[in-house]
Amino acid sequence: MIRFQNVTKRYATGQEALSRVDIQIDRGEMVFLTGHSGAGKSTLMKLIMLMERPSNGHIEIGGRDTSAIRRSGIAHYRRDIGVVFQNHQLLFDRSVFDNVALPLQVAGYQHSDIGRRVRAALDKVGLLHKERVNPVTLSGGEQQRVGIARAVVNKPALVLADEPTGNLDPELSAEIMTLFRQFNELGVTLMIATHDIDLIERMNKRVLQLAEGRVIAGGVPQ
Ligand SMILES: Nc1ncnc2c1ncn2[C@@H]1O[C@H](COP(=O)(O)OP(=O)(O)OP(=O)(O)O)[C@@H](O)[C@H]1O
Repeated sequence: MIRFQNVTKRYATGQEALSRVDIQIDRGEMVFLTGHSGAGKSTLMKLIMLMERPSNGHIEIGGRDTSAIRRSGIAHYRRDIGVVFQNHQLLFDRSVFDNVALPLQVAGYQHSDIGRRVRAALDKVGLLHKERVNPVTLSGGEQQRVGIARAVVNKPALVLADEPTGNLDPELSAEIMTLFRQFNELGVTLMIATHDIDLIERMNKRVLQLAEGRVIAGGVPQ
C-alpha cells in the first residue's frame, strides 16, 4: 500500500526532514508512527498526501508511482486517502452532517448518495443522533469522532492520522483507537502518528520509529 524507497526530503531551507527512508506498509495493516518532535512524521505524511514531493527516491502508494501524478491529478488521487488531524479542523458554522458531507460534495456525489453515506459514517462513530447539531456544542472526543467520520465517508483505502488523540484524555483516546481498530478490521490501511507510548503499547501493532529523519525501527513488516 505504501512503499518508500531511499526517500530523502530536503526543504528549501536546506533542512533534511527525511534521509534515505525505506518503508513498506501492506494493504490492511495498522501501523503507528513515532519519533521525537521534528523527527519527520508530518513530512512523511505530507509526502503521501502529495503536499510535498521528495528530493530523492521513489514513493509508491496503492500500487501507483506518485511521481507520475501531476498537479491536475492530485485531487483525484487524494479521494482515496482519509486524513484525521489533532485539531480536527471542523467548520463551526455548519452542522455535523454538513462537515462530514464536505468531501463528498467536493467529489461531486449526488445529493441522495451523500445523505446515505454521511449517515453510514456517523453511525459508525456513534454520532448519528447528532447530525443536526453544530459541532461547537460537542465534547472534544465527539468532535474528533466527527473528524474521523469525515475522513472515512469516502470509503478510502488508506487513512492517515496525525496526533489524533493529542488533545484527549486517556479514556477518550482509547475510544478513538477502538474506532480506528474497527476500520482496520474492515480492511482500511491505517497510519497513525502519535507521541502516546502507553496507547501504542496497548494496541500491539507495528511501530515505525523515526529519529532525525531516519527510520530506526519497524520500517518493514515483521
Ligand atoms: N515547510 C518546511 N520548511 C522547512 N523545514 C521544515 C518544513 N516542514 C518541516 N520542516 C523541518 O523538517 C523537520 C521535520 O519536521 P516534521 O514536521 O516532519 O516533524 P514531526 O516529526 O512531524 O514533528 P512534530 O512531532 O513536532 O509534529 C523539522 O526539523 C522541521 O523544522
